Amino acid sequence: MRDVIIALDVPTKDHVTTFLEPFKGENLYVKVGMELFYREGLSVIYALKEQGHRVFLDVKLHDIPETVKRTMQQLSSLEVDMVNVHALGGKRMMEAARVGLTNPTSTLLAVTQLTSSSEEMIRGEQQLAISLEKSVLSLSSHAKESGIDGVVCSALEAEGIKKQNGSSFLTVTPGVRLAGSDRHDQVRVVEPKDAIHSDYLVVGRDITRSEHPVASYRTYIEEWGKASCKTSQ
Ligand SMILES: O=C(O)c1cc(=O)[nH]c(=O)n1[C@@H]1O[C@H](COP(=O)(O)O)[C@@H](O)[C@H]1O
Repeated sequence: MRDVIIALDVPTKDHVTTFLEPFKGENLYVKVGMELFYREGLSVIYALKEQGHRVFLDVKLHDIPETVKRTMQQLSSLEVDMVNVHALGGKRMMEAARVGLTNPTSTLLAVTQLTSSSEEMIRGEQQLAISLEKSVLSLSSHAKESGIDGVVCSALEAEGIKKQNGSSFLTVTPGVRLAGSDRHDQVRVVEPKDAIHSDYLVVGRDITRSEHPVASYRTYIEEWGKASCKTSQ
């Protein structure tokens, strides 16, 4: 645990090859999202695994329970290291995902409230009467009760989630930025040095669009190291 996962949010396998070139010889943890997976399909997963990388397949399933179960059965054969669903699909859907994912080495995560969502958005558009934080905590406990291994959340919520669900319940946190970096469309943003209760950081554009991706990746690891120093104080 405690890995920086690089979100390979690029359109094609060729872009992946070019991006990974300067990382040659390193075994990374990478995330393949919908943009790349819908274009390249299974071959990109096989290629990355063959190169020795760990793969988080980020397809955020959100459908009726039976469809999610059957899709997870298909994904089980891929032997990805992580895969996810939307917790907003409900407990029955998450339980179905758990049943469908038969590969014991794949970690199953549930996305709580997207890190691009704000308090105003969930109250105004989702019409929730509770706070964003309470919603994230409630979705996390539903995920735990459904047999899910952990959640995708903002690092802002990770401490509360750990308190509620135990330290082994994983917190995988996107919406991370170095001080001064562009936040783009992210709202609930945390610097790596403050991501004390995250098990994994998910970082995309700050690394993939950097002029020096390897240096940026290393800076993230170094800065996040300061967070572990805070826990041991
Ligand atoms: O499930 C995810 O990975 C995810 C959930 C979430 O709430 N927020 C979020 O940003 N992500 C993903 O994490 C990555 C963040 O990318 P950057 O904002 O470029 O660092 C993207 O690939 C998103 O799809």
